[in-house]
Amino acid sequence: MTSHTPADPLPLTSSRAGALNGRIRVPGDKSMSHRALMFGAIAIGETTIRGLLEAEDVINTAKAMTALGADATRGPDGVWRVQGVGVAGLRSPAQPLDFGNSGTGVRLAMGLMATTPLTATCVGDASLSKRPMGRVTVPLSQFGTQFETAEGNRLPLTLKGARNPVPVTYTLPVASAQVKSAVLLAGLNTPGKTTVIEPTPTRDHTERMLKGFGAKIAVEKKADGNHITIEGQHELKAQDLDVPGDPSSAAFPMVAALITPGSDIVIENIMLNPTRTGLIDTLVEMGGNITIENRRLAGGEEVGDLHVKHSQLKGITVPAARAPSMIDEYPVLSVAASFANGVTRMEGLEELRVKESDRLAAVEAGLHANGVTTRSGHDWLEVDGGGARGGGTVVTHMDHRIAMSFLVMGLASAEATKVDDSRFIATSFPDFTGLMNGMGARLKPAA
Ligand SMILES: O=C(O)C1=C[C@@H](OP(=O)(O)O)[C@@H](O)[C@H](O)C1
Ligand SMILES: C=C(OP(=O)(O)O)C(=O)O
Repeated sequence: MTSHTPADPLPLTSSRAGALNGRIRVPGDKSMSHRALMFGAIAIGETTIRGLLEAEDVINTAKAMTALGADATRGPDGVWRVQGVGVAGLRSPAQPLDFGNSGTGVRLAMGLMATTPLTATCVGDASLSKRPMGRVTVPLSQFGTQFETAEGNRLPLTLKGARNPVPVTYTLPVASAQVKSAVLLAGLNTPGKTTVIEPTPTRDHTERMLKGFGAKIAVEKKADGNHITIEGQHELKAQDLDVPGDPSSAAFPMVAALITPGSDIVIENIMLNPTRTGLIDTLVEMGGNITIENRRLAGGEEVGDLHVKHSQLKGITVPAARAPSMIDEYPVLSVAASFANGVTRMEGLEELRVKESDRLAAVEAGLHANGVTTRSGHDWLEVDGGGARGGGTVVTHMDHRIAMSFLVMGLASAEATKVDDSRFIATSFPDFTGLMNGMGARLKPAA
C-alpha cells in the first residue's frame, strides 16, 4: 500500500441493485503497464506510455525503475515518460525496492536486474511476503545471479546480479507468465541465446512487447510447447505505447451485468489478446449474452468493446487447459456460477493457491458465508448455482480480486454482501466503486 492508503481496514457493503446501464472504460491493462515501464527503463531513449494503469502495483514498479536509475514520471498530460538507461545500465538502488502487493512487479524486476552487476533488496507487504519466489530464484541462479532470501525462498530477498552471466535454457515447471518473463528479461543482458520452453501457453505480452522494442526474440511452436529464444546484449529502442483496458478488470462489470436483471452495458477498449480471453469464452459457453463490437488492432494487441446483457447462465465444466487464459478471473467466475442453473466445475486451479491469497480457499469461504454450496479438491472447485442468499461477511485476505468479486455478488443476491476490507482494490482498479455505482450499483462503506 502507499502512503495514501488508510491505515485501518475499509469494509464495504453491496446491496441488491436495479439494472446496470452505461458505457464505461476500465483502467489500463496491469500486465502491459508493468512491462511498459520495465522495458522502457532498459531501452535507449524516452519511452512514452498512454493509458498506463495508475494503481498501486504499477506505481510501485514505476518507483522501482526510478530507483534503479531510469526516471519514470507522469506528465501533466497524463502521459508517462521513462528515460531508458540501456540493457546494461541499471544501477544499485539506494533503498530496498518495495513492490507492495505485486507478484508481477517483483518477479519481473528480479529478472530485469539479474544479469547486471548490481545489488538490490526487494520487499513487499504481508501478502507478497508469503508468496513463493523460488520459482524465479531457481532459474535466475542458473545465469549466475545470487540470492539471499527469507526462510522458504520468500521476501525480503537480496539479489546480486551476475557480472558474467551465462545463457540458460529453461523448461517452465509451472504455467506462469511471470516466471517465463523473468527468465527472458535476464536473457536480455546475457551473451548468446536464452531459451524458455513453455509446455502450456501463458499470456505473451512480454514476447509481443519486447519484439516492438526491437529485441531479438523468436517464438517457435514445437511438440513440447513454445520455445521462446532471446539473443542477449542487443540494445532496445524506446517506444510510444498505448495501453488498452484490462480484461481482468472488465471481468467485474461484465459478470455484474450478466447476473443483474435488466442490465445492458458496454465496456469499451478492452484488450482481447487470446491468452487473456478465457473468461469471455467461458461466460459465452454458459449462455452469457456478450458480443464484441468494434474489433480493431491497437499497439500490437487486438482490442474491442464488450456489449454485455443480463443472461440466465447455465453451469458447465471449465477445462484445466483454459486456466492460464483466465487465471485471475476464477473468483468472479465463481460468483457468476452461483447464479447459474446447475453446477459449474472448474479444473486446473492449483496456481490459485499462491496468489495474493489462497484464492480457492478464500472463494469457497466467501461463497459459504453467502449461502452457496461448493465442493473442492486441491486443484478443482464445484459451485452449485441457483442464486446466492448473501448476507455474509467475506474475509478478503489482502486480495483485491476477492474483494471485487463479492461486491459484484451483492448486486444480485437476496441480502447485501459485505467485504471486510476494500483497500486492496487500489492495487489494480482504483475507481472500482465509483465506476460500479455510476452504472447503478449500490456499494457503500459499511456502517
Ligand atoms: O505476467 C503477468 O503479468 C501475470 C501473470 C499471472 O501470474 P502467474 O505468472 O504467476 O500465473 C497473473 O496471475 C498476474 O496477475 C499477472
Ligand atoms: C495475481 C495477481 O497479480 P500479481 O501476481 O501481480 O500480484 C492478480 O492481479 O490477480
